[in-house]
Amino acid sequence: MSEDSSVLSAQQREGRKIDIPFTEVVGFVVRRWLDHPSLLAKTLAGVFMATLADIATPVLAGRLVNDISQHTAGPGAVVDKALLALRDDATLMVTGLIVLGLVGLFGRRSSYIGISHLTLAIMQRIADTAFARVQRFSTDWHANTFAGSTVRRLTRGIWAIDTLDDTLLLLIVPEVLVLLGTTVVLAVRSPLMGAALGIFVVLFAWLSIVLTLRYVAPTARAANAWDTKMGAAMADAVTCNAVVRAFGAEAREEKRLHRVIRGWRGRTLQTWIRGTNSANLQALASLGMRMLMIGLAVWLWWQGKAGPGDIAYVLTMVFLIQGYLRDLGQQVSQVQRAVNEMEELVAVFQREPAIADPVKPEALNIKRGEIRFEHVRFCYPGQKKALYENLDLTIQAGSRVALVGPSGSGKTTLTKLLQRLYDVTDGRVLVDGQNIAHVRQSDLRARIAIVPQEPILFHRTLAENIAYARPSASREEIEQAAAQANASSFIERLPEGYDTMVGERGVKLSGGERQRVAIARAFLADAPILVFDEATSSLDSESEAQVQDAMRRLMKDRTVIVIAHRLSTVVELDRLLVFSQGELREDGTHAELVAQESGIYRRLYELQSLEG
Ligand SMILES: Nc1ncnc2c1ncn2[C@@H]1O[C@H](COP(=O)(O)OP(=O)(O)OP(=O)(O)O)[C@@H](O)[C@H]1O
Repeated sequence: MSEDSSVLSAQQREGRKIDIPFTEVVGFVVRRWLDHPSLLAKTLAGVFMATLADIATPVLAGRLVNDISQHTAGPGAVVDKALLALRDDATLMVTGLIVLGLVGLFGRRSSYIGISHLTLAIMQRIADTAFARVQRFSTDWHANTFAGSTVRRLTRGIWAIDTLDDTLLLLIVPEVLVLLGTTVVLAVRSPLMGAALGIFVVLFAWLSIVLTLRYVAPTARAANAWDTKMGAAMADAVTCNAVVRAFGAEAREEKRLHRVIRGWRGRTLQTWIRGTNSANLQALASLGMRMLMIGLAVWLWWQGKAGPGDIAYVLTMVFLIQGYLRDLGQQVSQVQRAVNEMEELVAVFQREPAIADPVKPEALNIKRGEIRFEHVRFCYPGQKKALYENLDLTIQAGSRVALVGPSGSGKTTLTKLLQRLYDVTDGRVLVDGQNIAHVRQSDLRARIAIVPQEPILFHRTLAENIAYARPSASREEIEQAAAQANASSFIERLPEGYDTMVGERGVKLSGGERQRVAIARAFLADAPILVFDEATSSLDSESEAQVQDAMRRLMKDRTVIVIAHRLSTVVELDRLLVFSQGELREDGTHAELVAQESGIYRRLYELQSLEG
């Protein structure tokens, strides 16, 4: 399944139901168990030990009752050999019951310790891998998926593993073993009762599974989809809180969220009611089993085929089994709920990144920074019409080039192809003669520094944000980069200087300050290729002068691509490439292009001069 196979709106994606078969999710978990064989063995050994103790308990209890009921001599009676043997046997049974109790305790402890290690090891590995996979999903996937819902899906799925492990290994495995073991033991004593119990247990398991998968699971799945929706809606509104407040739209957002919460409540209530109905039906069935088994035992006693010991055994066993069956019913529902909660996490593991690294990546060798687009055709996923058809373009190493053109003409896309955020549909992109599809993406991107239109900063310190391009940079190097980016003056004015936390996405800084931090990052990256994405479009003249001054310094001795709407900022560059609807229409210096009478560039330039 390719993540880009269909481009849906964010709402469609968030609202859609993921339908991964139950067995696939359980298979996913079992494979994770097998990754840790010794922890799994330790857990199961404990489970078997405790279960065997449970199965043997009614046998010993039955024999004890038998001994006691045969010991008919009152006080002062002659203690003969037979009585002594009965007393010895009773003492043995009592000792056996104590030992079984201790074995059960030890087995349970060992299984709990084993499963704690096993589950946490699996949760840790899954959390690591899921995060790594999500980070590598395409730009489109991230654009189409709410961050809040992604976090919700992953955390919900990871916690569901805990429930699933506990329920399957600690509860269902012993329950099935006890049911099987007891049926066998009973069949040995009374084939009729053994057969009745065996048939009943199979029917009960079938009923539980059918009720769970056919009756409860569909509504639980829908409830989960609404739960994801709720997380997404909350995260969206909280992230855009500044916009909400600016428009005084708090009530509107609350109403919007209220609708989602109402939808979630309806689906969740339906799931809970169905869960209760299912549990009641199972309880009714197990009550029927109890009546049947006790009735059968009494009937056998009437026939003289069962003594008090047999009746005691059957009663102990029936109460034990009824408890197990009631639990089994609940546990099957619990497994189903956990499986539903894991479906979206498993989907993350099934989705392949749209852009994969080559199996054997070449070593990247970018020195000069010459960029070449050869016969490039590119079509956005889900779009019918290609943006570029047979695009041929060479940007000389060390040259400073501007991409110009109306909105939507394909300027930004060109830089995305250069970073390999998308693969070209046809043709190839070369840097210093090397096909960028043959190298590791992270290597390629480390050699291209980007100063985006709206730099996004982490909610970390300024020093950490600047050093993001080179985490090994010393404080001196960070300060030097900030100075070159004209950022040191504003940073030093802050009370905590370089140790100031910048707020989520950098909200505590102004646009110009954020841009200078981004430029400082690019200085530290020291990459041979530099991309400016309309870096000065939203700044006041003082900030713009500072940013431009820093930009000029940064451009020295690098291959530079500037995406610009404000043409005044690019007149002095070596070459202007003018795009229109994905086509490279004009190519030359500012002087050459303004000289073209009916040229696109000249028209744009004149329009902007008039505005100026
Ligand atoms: N992820 C996407 N999926 C589908 N189409 C897209 C995607 N991103 C961009 N486009 C389309 O591709 C075309 C080129 O977009 P691009 O962002 O390259 O234009 P641009 O010249 O940089 O525009 P602007 O100056 O407004 O930023 C536009 O028609 C845009 O709608």
